Amino acid sequence: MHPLYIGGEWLDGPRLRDNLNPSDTRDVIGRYAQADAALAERAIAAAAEAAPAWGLSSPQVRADALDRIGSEILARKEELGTLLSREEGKTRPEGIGEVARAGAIFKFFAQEALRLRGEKLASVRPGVEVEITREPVGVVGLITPWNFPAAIPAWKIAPALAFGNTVVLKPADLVPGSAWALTEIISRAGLPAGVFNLVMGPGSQVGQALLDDRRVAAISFTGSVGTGQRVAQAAVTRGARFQLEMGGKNPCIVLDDADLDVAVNSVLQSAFFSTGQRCTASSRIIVQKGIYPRFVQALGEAARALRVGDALDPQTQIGPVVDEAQLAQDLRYIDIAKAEGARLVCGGERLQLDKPGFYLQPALFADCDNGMQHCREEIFGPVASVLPADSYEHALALSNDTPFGLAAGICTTSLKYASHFKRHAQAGMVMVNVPTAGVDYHVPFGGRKGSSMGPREQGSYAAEFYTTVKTAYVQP
Ligand SMILES: NC(=O)C1=CN([C@@H]2O[C@H](COP(=O)(O)OP(=O)(O)OC[C@H]3O[C@@H](n4cnc5c(N)ncnc54)[C@H](OP(=O)(O)O)[C@@H]3O)[C@@H](O)[C@H]2O)C=CC1
Ligand SMILES: O=C(O)CCC(=O)C(=O)O
Repeated sequence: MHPLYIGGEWLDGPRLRDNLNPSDTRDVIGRYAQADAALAERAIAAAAEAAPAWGLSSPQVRADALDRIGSEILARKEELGTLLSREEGKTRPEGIGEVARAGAIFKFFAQEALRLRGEKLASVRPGVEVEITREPVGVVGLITPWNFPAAIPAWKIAPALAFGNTVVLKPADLVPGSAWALTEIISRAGLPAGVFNLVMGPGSQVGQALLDDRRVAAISFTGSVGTGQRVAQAAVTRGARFQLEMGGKNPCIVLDDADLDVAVNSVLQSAFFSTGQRCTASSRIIVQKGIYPRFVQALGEAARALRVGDALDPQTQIGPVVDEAQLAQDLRYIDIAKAEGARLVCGGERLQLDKPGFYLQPALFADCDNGMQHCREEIFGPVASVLPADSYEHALALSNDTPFGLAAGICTTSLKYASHFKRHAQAGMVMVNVPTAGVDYHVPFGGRKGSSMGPREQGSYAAEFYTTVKTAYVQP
């Protein structure tokens, strides 16, 4: 049994949830307590009580705690990576890589706790000094999705604690295991009771309680556009700050002058690895006419050869889809693409392997049009669409013609086009000759348009969200 963690105590909830392995649904990873709104409120109360003292704690205390957490995560990355792959379905190397990233994030923010800067300026009034400092925001509510069960909680928890905030974490109901394991490590790191709280359970109750409670000063959310809009509305209504990371429909342009191998590998990785379940996945592959036939053929061959299977099998390159509902969504969009007249190059069928799981052969469509529904909406699965472009200018226009703006890639050997694209891509992150998915942990992460709202996550820019600025005027 895996209880909730509230006010420094492990508590049962009114219900339990079985955490199932999407590679083999007969495998129950564990039973996890689910909170209700009352327990979420108890966690918020504990975080509110702990906030004043934690906000005034020495940065050294916070740095030491975060460093200890990071070290233990890194030391246990194989075990925790296996757990992550078992509950989410990404392959074991991907799971271990994600856990290592979570550990590195804690260690990075341990140092950031010591680097928080202020400013001192001369006042326009003689004899007065002006000092600008950053203070913690207070209680922060963190609501996380299922696709990065360790890294996304880590990149919200670590800066929140580093800068002196207290935390209530609500992880996705589908994948409580990694968040619980992180919590167990955090519970032994020497934080005062109430500084960190874990409330597992359904978003409609537990997440909603975080949105509605005036004691929660800030909400950081990653997930779907619909829930993100709900978070924003609730936060605006009661004056809380918020930060949203939502979907993407990320383009990757392949120009005639691209290195074919680089382009195929980049697109293969960002479209299909982690089963395409990344908001940074490339799903619109915009290819110039001269290279189009060669590129589609080479990408089709590579996609066809991908080995789909159990996430823990060392031969597997693409693990299962996370659950039945997401698989149904993927298959629905595959049917939509076919009905819209896109040409199916390969894949797209559910696979029945030797165990009950949610297996899907990655689907590649060609000859797509940017107006097609499956090219405009986020699918969040291993489905990629190739669109032809007449020129670089045409490709750029297609790439920007989307309601989203998270990541945008280009494969080219031309410095001129690469430089132009860096400046003119309407996205928060631009990648040249590297996959759109798979980002560094120490630099800002986030997008534009419908993908993101609020200050950036990660790197030193995280301080914008997790601190509030104070300007002091002093006449000594
Ligand atoms: N950009 C990204 O990284 C991600 C995007 N998505 C997109 O979202 C789609 C659906 O995924 P899904 O997991 O359902 O995404 P959701 O937006 O529903 O879930 C994200 C988080 O929000 C919580 N939540 C749900 N309802 C509320 C609410 N009323 N108040 C507060 N919190 C709430 C969820 O809880 P719970 O699930 O526990 O009920 C979860 O912890 C995917 O197909 C994909 O398109 C999904 C994951 C990540
Ligand atoms: O691509 C990455 O490394 C991060 C992706 C991500 O954060 C997401 O899918 O939510």
